[in-house]
Formats: sequence, structure tokens, C-alpha cells
Amino acid sequence: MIPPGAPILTADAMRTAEEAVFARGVSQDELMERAGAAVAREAVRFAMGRSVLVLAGPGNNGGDAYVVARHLREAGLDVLVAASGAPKQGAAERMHARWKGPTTSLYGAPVRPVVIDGLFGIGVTRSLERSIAAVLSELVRGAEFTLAIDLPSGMDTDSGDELGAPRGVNATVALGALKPAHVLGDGLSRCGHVLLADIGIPVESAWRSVARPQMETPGPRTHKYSRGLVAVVEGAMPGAGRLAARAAMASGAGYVMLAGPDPAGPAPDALVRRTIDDADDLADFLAGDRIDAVVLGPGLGRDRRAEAFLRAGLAVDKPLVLDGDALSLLGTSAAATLAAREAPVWITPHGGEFDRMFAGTGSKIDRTLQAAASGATVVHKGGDTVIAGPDGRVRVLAGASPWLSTAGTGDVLAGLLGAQIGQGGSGVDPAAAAVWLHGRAAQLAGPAFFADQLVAQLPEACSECL
Ligand SMILES: NC(=O)C1=CN([C@@H]2O[C@H](COP(=O)(O)OP(=O)(O)OC[C@H]3O[C@@H](n4cnc5c(N)ncnc54)[C@H](OP(=O)(O)O)[C@@H]3O)[C@@H](O)[C@H]2O)[C@H](O)CC1
Ligand SMILES: [K+]
Repeated sequence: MIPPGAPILTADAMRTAEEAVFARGVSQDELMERAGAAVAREAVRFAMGRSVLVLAGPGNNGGDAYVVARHLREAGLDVLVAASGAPKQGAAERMHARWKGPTTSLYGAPVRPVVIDGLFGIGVTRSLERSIAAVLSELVRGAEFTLAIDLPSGMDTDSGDELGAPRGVNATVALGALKPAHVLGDGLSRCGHVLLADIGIPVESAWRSVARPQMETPGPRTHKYSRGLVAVVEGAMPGAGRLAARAAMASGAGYVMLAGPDPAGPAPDALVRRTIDDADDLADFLAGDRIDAVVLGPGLGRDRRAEAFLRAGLAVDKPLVLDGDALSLLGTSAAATLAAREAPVWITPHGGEFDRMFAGTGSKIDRTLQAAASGATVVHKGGDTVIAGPDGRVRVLAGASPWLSTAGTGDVLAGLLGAQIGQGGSGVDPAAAAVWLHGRAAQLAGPAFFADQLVAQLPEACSECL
């Protein structure tokens, strides 16, 4: 579980936001008191009277930990602090001085049923020493419940890379904002449930976790064209195009056409088919006034005809979703080709496709933003899906069902996105809506589903957005 629609800040951005609060006259002690109190409120609920071991590190995460320990002791719990060393200075040192309960060394700490992890937060700069990582892991494994302050200790804040963090943390209280580490890679599974504490730091961020979208019920004047006509181009593997088309139909598009060399095939009968002879024919068809959005790439193939179809799609002045084979055909020239196009374009690569198209450095968010500088909105799929727009906005969905890793689910997402952009909307918003619906349909489908069954869950997922 991750708080929806929550701001995501890097370590540096968090520190800048914190500095702005200090500049308004709030002291570091006050902020640490708020942080510790917020964590303690959650901790006391989860502890339910059990004895608590509070792990305190040398920095401000450790300072927060001493505040938590004090509140829990005041709440009547049996609290022992296990310190990895003396707090360095400033507020952390002062919170240490206010702790009047028992303290032991981290290395000799006993296993207790509740552990509060306040060793390191956003200040981790390198991998934890093996001895610290081992003790931390042992104490977490021995506990019935572990709550991490801000982050499980030993995670790279900005990339989510693991730097010695334990497995088995049950919940994490993110202070002030989410950090990339809560949502990238396997960060969420290391954090457990992520709770967000407002500690009075005003936060502005163009990066947010994906939230449930708001969809509109059709009104009395709505008709099939006003709900968007989506054209799905099919190719060598017609099933992929059909899946995309059916996903668009099941997520609110008013009219869906499947266009390609051989669009005939099994139901649905409501899917309108259009036979396309060659790339010129495709270009003429896509230029038609009624078409609001084009989906091109699922099952397209990679032969000459596919290349010509891609060129025809790129030349059309309509919102365009490129997926699957279209991305492979773009290859390393993706950035230049996308930059040359004026009409809006969305691309939906998985990790392998993304790496074949773009170089890039830094975290998954950084690399996706670099790709979006091409002018495309990039939906970089995975267990963590990162959506970045050319305007710098980012949306991240963490914790999607691992059962989505099956053939055809990407085609479903491409069709969903086609339906969203066919109804208007630009940049990351329709992409976030499509990704949310996709993830929710997967939850509803349960385990071991296949892509057709994902489509079947889409109306139910949509109904939750009305
Ligand atoms: N979000 C907010 O605005 C607030 C956050 N608070 C809390 O503060 C921490 C961040 O505190 P900070 O002091 O910057 O960093 P940490 O406590 O996470 O850790 C820094 C100390 O740890 C040492 N360090 C770093 N990496 C390692 C390592 N691999 N092994 C051993 N020691 C390490 C580092 O020392 P150096 O050796 O690098 O000099 C520091 O001593 C944030 O996460 C919140 O919990 C505020 O309390 C409220 C406002
Ligand atoms: K921590």
C-alpha cells in the first residue's frame, strides 16, 4: 500500500523544503518533535502493549528515534533504545539528552516483539557496514512488527537501490513526502505499508504517486463520437491488436476501429473492422476527421510493411500511442524520431524496450524524464511504472500485481491509453489513469489471469472511478 496522489521528493528536494521551514522560524528541534510524535502515534497503535526496541542511529533519523522512544515510554510501554553510537550534534543530540529511559548498544540488543528502525533515513550515503546490516536484519527477523522511520535503514533515497536494508519491515512512516525509494524497484516491498506523515513542511512537487482517476458518466448529450473514436492498427499478430481494441472498448471509448491487413476475426461484433491494403491506405484512413486517437505497435511485426505502417502513423496529426513492435522499430533513433513529431505521442516501453531506445543515467525516474525530453510522454512499465511527461511531471505506480507479467497485458494497457487520450487530456494525466485502471483490473482478476480476463475486469475498475 502506498498513499495515492502523494508528492515524491528526492533527498535534496526534501532538505530544501525543510530549509524553507527553518527560514520561517521553525526550529530543527520543533520539526524533529513533530516527526517523532507522528511516528509514535502509529507505533503505539501497532505495538498494542508489547515491549519495544527503538534503534537509534547517529544522525537526525536517530534523533527522531529518541523522540519516538520518549513518547512510547510516556504511553506506558516498556521501551529500550539500542544506539549504534552517540548522536552527532544539534537536534539529535538534544533529543538524546531528553531520553531518560534505558539504552544499550545496538550490537548487544535483545530481540523484542516491536522494533522501531531509526538507524538511518535519507542521509545514507553508502552501503551499511556488514555488521550493522546483519544486526538490523536479525532484530527485524526476530520481531513480530517493525516500523521504519522515514525509510528502512540502508536504502538509497533517490534510486531505491538497496544498501543493506533489511527484509521484513511491516510499515514505514514517510516524513513530509514520499521519496523515490518508497516507490522504485523493490522499495515498496522493503517498506511494507507506507504511511505518510504531514509534519508541517509545505511540499511542492511535480512528482506524485498515481491516484485513482475521476471518470465521467456519459450525459444526455453524449454520443459515440464525443466519447472518442480510437483506431487500433493491427499487423502480423492480430490477437495483440484485438486485445488493445477490446481494452479501449471496455474502458469507455465510444467507438473503436481495428484497421489492418486482416482485421476480421472473432467477436466482439461491436468492434468495427477496416481492411488496410498498404501504408498509403493507412495514412488516408488515419487522417479521417472522426478519429481521435491512434494505437500502433501491438503485434505490428517488424518487417517492411510494419516499418511503413509506423511511418504512416508517425506522420498523422493525431494523438498517438506507440507500443510493442513500434518501439523496437524506433530503436536507438527513438528520441530523434519522437522529437521530430509535432502531435502528441505516448510510448509504453517495458524495461528492455526502454533500454534499447534510450541511454540515460540515474534513477528510473531520472532516465524516464530524460526520455520524455524527446517530447513524448513515456510510460516506463514494470513492477514500478514510471510515467514522465515533457513538462517534467512524473507519476509513479508501485506495487502492481506481479501476475501482470504475462503476454498481452501490455497490449491491454496500450488500448486503455488509447481510450483515455481519445477522450481528451494530455501528458501524464491520461497515462496515469490508464495505468491505474490496468493495475486495479489486475487486482480484481486475482492470481494467474490472462490478458483477456484483464479486459473483462475493466468495466468494474472503471465503475470505481465514477
Ligand atoms: N524530512 C524532513 O524534513 C525531516 C527529516 N528528519 C529526519 O532526518 C533524517 C535525515 O537525517 P540525516 O541526519 O540527514 O541523515 P540520517 O540520519 O539518515 O543519516 C546520516 C548519518 O548517518 C551516517 N551515515 C550515512 N551512511 C552511513 C553508512 N552507510 N554507515 C554508517 N553511517 C552512515 C552519516 O554520517 P557520515 O559518516 O556520512 O558523516 C550521518 O551521521 C530523515 O530521514 C528523517 O528521519 C527530521 O527529524 C525531521 C524533518
Ligand atoms: K530508518
